[in-house]
Amino acid sequence: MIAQTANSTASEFPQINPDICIVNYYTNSEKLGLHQDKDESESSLTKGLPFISISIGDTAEFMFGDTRDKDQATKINLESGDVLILGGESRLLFHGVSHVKTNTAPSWLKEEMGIRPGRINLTFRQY
Ligand SMILES: O=C(O)CCC(=O)C(=O)O
Ligand SMILES: [Fe+2]
Repeated sequence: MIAQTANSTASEFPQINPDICIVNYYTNSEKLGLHQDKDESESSLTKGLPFISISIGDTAEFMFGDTRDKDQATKINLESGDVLILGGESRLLFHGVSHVKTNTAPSWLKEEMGIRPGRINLTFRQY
């Protein structure tokens, strides 16, 4: 497992030219179980090409770890605007969303943009 700061990312992770964007929408009661993302090509996975995740809306409790055991997983909050990168040795970490926290989106998103309750997550990947 690797934890890196944003300014070391460019030198540690290979560059990607994303050709896939997966959009997930979660209501406040939805979750995503621990899984590995392995649908990209063998070459992409072997190189550890990162996927880049952007969160919008309500805060998620995001979990990750070396196994599918959610009790052992590390939990962090992903807030609106947060960017998470899983690449290199962490590309195949198990990860998922345990909880989407009600009414935690920035107020301007609701008031000015009219965003509905819940969370949107975009992941950019290279097949
Ligand atoms: O919603 C998230 O933060 C994770 C999404 C995810 O793991 C996926 O789309 O494979
Ligand atoms: Fe995933």
